[in-house]
Amino acid sequence: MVIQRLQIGAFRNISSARLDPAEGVNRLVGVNGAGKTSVLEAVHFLASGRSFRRGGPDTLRQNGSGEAVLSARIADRGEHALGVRLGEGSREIRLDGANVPGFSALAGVLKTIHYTPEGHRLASGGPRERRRFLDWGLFHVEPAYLDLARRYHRTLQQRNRWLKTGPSGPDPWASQLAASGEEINQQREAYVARLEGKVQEIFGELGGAGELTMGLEQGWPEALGLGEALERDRRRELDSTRMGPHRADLRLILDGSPARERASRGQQKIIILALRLAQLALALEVSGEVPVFLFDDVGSELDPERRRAAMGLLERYGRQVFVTSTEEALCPLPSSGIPAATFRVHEGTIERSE
Ligand SMILES: Nc1ncnc2c1ncn2[C@@H]1O[C@H](COP(=O)(O)OP(=O)(O)OP(=O)(O)O)[C@@H](O)[C@H]1O
Repeated sequence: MVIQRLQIGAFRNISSARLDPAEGVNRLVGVNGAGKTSVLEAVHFLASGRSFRRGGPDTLRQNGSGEAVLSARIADRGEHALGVRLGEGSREIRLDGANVPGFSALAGVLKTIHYTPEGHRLASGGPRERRRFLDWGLFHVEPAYLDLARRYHRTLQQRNRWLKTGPSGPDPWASQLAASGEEINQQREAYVARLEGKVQEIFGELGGAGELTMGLEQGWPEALGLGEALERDRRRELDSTRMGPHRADLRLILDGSPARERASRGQQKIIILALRLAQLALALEVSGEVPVFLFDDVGSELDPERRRAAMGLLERYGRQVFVTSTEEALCPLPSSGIPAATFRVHEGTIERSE
């Protein structure tokens, strides 16, 4: 999967920019606050309709006003044109010249995996981020998973609405919810099992110390089927469903203890980088369709040896990669044969350097 052209208008501090990225490694170099992360954020937003930074959509529009415009031409098995306009409380999304109702219609047209300095939150923060990590990764290798997840969430919402009415009769949603919930769980289990080996291998290559293992907490008691768990919990439920894969978590264990308690901030970064790179490797292995990898601030995140190892892994598993750095020297170009480009970012302007 390759972005052939990216256009950014009135987004963060970028008034207007056009990039024709290389098919391989693209370096974005500039001082702090130049706008490098904003370029990665624009790509991520086109792929998912959300930012990897905090703040609502208004923080994306330049100075919080006007209209931000993002577009990209993507080449994969076919070619596609994506476009998004973000106005005040409005957004317009286009695919191949036609308006589409929401980002869900774009799912899979542009796939990205990102690693940012806030990435350690995946280890240290709450379970929502980890579920999202699992679900996107699964979708990258199993496109039908998206429909399954949507079906589950629709039923969950319907059941929660029903619970709010304070019902006393039989549960009309439980069996449907349990069926899709169990299926989600099975797919997540299988994905985690496949991912774990890759994560361990890559964690080792990145010089991560200790034994890293992973496991899935399914979101309801292990000994019960989901239908049974819902039935048993029925009396304690007030107005929302408390059991199910929407309450699942991904356990990250370092040397027998939860990584969030045991691992240092630096170790957490290596763990998360290993997770993201493992997702990339698995996508390549399973689907042959390689997501675009976005790597923010490679220089400050990793020491030289790990940086070299990370870039080597990206050469092995990645196809198109965007890395940001304050200095070129912190991010050497890949070995010969891999197309590469360097872009200088300066106060919101972007220029390719020869
Ligand atoms: N909505 C906005 N409108 C205008 N400028 C913004 C907006 N949001 C952020 N900025 C500014 O845009 C600049 C670019 O930020 P960005 O994080 O992309 O820089 P960066 O080059 O990645 O920096 P660093 O190396 O420090 O991570 C910052 O100076 C920030 O203050």
